[in-house]
Amino acid sequence: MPAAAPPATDAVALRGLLKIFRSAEGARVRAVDGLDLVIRPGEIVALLGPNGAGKTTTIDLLLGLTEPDAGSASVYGLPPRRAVLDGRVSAVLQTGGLLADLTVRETVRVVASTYPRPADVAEVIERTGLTALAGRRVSRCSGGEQQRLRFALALLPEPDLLVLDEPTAGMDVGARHEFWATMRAEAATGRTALFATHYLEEADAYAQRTVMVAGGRVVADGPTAEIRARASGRVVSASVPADRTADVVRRLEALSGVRTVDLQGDRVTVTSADSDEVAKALLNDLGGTGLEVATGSLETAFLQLTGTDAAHEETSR
Ligand SMILES: Nc1ncnc2c1ncn2[C@@H]1O[C@H](COP(=O)(O)OP(=O)(O)OP(=O)(O)O)[C@@H](O)[C@H]1O
Repeated sequence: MPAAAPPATDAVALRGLLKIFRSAEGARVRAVDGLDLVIRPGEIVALLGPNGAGKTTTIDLLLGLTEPDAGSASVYGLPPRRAVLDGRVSAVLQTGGLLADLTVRETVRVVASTYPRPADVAEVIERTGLTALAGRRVSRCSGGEQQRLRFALALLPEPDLLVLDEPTAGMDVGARHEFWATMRAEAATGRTALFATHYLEEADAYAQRTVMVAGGRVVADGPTAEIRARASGRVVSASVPADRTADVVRRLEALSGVRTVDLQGDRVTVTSADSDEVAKALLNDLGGTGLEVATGSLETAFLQLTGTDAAHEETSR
């Protein structure tokens, strides 16, 4: 009798991951601080966060390049290193040795020879738009072209999961666009993909799901459209009568769409999905003057969600 089908395995399962580094000054930095993340097969997920949020460290843990201080990481139910060796997962990292003297084609060939069942070299070169550059030495390729080459190398084992750490860093707009067009075609074949980015626009254009990280933790996780709506809130500030501040704060907090109300002296700062409503209330009902409205940046969204955008530092013990 055939065995019952095993339950569908998560592509990625990170549970309670913790990674602590020691900074040059001796402080302990919780680069990844109790991070949980499950990715199901076929999902395209953006890992979005400011500098130092813990994206690269999370990816390194997921690829088995570093070991967690606590928690666990598995890829298709396997320890990360096993999954990499089996060609189930491959990565385009920000750095990564390319041999300067080889041509693009030679590089792809050499790396293909290290896999038991690699994809066809010419086909991968074609798929990644490198055909015109195939005879060029790596040292003569631009940063963006080298990044495409890394992408080609990552496709060689025909991985189920592609992990990309800021794959378009250093590319101009045109190169960025081309890169994502290729990536989109790869994703359409049903591959699972996780990519780290600073850019909300990249998450918006290419990921159905966005996981926002800050301070080594997941601070928001959901459909990208939802995260974008959260991040695109506006910030309204005004001076309010000094003798009414408590009442003003209470009334602002009661408005729909308002997320945070912060009072510094007699200056109130409000983040809200409905800035018009806040501005109207401040000017018409609450005696506000000196009104300013600004678009909430991604940084603002992080601050709202976390209260901080830096990794947590502990004093050295
Ligand atoms: N090897 C290390 N030694 C000491 N601190 C480290 C090390 N690697 C990372 N960190 C620190 O851990 C925190 C998270 O870094 P990480 O590179 O994971 O963030 P990131 O989100 O990828 O940032 P970026 O977008 O700038 O690449 C940062 O404060 C960083 O300085």
